[in-house]
Amino acid sequence: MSAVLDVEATVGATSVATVPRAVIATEVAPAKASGAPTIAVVLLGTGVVGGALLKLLNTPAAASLRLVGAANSRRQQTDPVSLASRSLREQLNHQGDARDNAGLLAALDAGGAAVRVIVDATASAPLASRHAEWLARGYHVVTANKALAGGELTGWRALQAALAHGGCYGDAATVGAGLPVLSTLRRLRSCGDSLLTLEGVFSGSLSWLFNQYDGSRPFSALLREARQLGYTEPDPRSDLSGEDVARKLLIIARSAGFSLGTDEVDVQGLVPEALRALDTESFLARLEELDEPLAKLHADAKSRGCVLRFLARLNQRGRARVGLVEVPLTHPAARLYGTDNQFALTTTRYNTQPLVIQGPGAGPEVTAQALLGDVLALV
Ligand SMILES: NC(=O)C1=CN([C@@H]2O[C@H](COP(=O)(O)OP(=O)(O)OC[C@H]3O[C@@H](n4cnc5c(N)ncnc54)[C@H](OP(=O)(O)O)[C@@H]3O)[C@@H](O)[C@H]2O)C=CC1
Ligand SMILES: N[C@@H](CC=O)C(=O)O
Repeated sequence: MSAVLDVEATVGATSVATVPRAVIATEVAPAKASGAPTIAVVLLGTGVVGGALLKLLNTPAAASLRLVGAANSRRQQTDPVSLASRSLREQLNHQGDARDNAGLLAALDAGGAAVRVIVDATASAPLASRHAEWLARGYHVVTANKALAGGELTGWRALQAALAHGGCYGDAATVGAGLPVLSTLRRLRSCGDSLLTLEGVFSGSLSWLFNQYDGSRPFSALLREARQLGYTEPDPRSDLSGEDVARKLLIIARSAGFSLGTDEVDVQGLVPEALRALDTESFLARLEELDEPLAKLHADAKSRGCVLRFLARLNQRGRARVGLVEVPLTHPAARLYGTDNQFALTTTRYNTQPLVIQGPGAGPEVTAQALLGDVLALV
C-alpha cells in the first residue's frame, strides 16, 4: 500500500462554503411529440449501468428512441423495428446470437432512422478503441466507458480527429456519472475562459467508502457493499488503484486543452502488490487483506485530527496527482456525503474562488440518465 500523500498548502484554501452546493445533473428533455425524428440505438453492455438504461428506455422520456440491438460480452439480439422486451437483460444470458459488432451496426442501418447511436455501457477497452471508427462511419457514440478518452493520448487524438469530421460523442457519464462537469468546462472554453487548476474527489465509490469508513466496520465489508450498490467498477481494483480517477482527470484535463499522457499522472493506488495480478474473483475473495493497512492509515489520520480522502489534482504547470490524502475536517472534501464527487475548477475568470460542481458521482440510475440525456441531446 502506498503512503498517504502530503496535503499541499493550497488544498485547505479551496472552499465550497461560499459557492452554491451541488449543480444538479442536466435535465432530461421531455419525450418528443409523435412525428419527431426517431433515434435508433444499439446498447453495448447490459450490466449495472446498461441494465438501468434498459429500464429508462421503457419510460416516456425515451419515447423517441428505438432500441434495435443490445449485447453483453457473449450474446446479442437485434431487431430493426424495436427490441421491446423488458426482460432483455436476462434473456441475453441464455438467448441470442453470438457477438458480432457488424450485426449490430446492420440493425442500426436497417430501420432508416435519421439518428443512429451506439451506447457503450461496458468497461471494455477493445470496444472503446472502436469509438473513433464508428464516429467516422457516421454513427453517434454515447459512452459511460472511459477507456478511450481517458486512455492513451493516441486514442484521445484519434477521437478528436474523428469528431472533426462530424458525429457527436456523448461523454457526460464518463465524469461525475453525469454531473455537468464536461459541459460546464466546454461552455467556459467557448467563452474564452481557460482551466488553470483542478482539484477534487472524482470517484463515487471511493468517496462513499471514505465518507463511511470510521474503523467500526472493516473496509472490505464496505467495499463489498459499494460493489453491491453498483458504485464500483466491474473490477473494484480499477477504483482502488486510482486508475478510474486518473482516467477522469485525463478526460477533464484533455477537454480543457492539456495534452496529458497517462504516464504524466502520478497515481498512488491502494491495491497491495500481492493483490494486483489476481483475476477478479480471486481478488474479491481476498478483500480482507485491505483491512489492516487501511485501518492504520485511518487511525493515523484520526490521531492528527484528519480524515482520509482520495483526491485528484492538476496544478497550473500541468502536474497531475491522484491518491489518498489526509485532510483536516475543515477541508471541503471532508464535508462530502454518500457518493458525492467534487470538482473545483479554477479558471482565468473563476480565479479568486473556484467554480465547484458537487453531487452524487456514481450509481446506476444517475449514470443511465446521463446516457439517456446525451442520446436525447442528439436531436
Ligand atoms: N457504476 C457507475 O456508477 C458508473 C459506471 N460507469 C461506467 O459504466 C461502464 C459499465 O459499468 P457497469 O455497468 O458497472 O459494469 P458491469 O460489469 O455491471 O457491466 C458491464 C457490461 O458490459 C458487458 N460487456 C463487456 N464486454 C463487452 C463487449 N465486448 N460487448 C458487449 N458487452 C460487453 C458485460 O457483459 P457480461 O455480462 O457478458 O460480462 C456487462 O453486461 C464502465 O465503463 C464504468 O466505468 C460510468 C459512470 C458511473
Ligand atoms: N466506479 C466509478 C463509477 C463512475 O465512474 C466511481 O466510483 O466513481
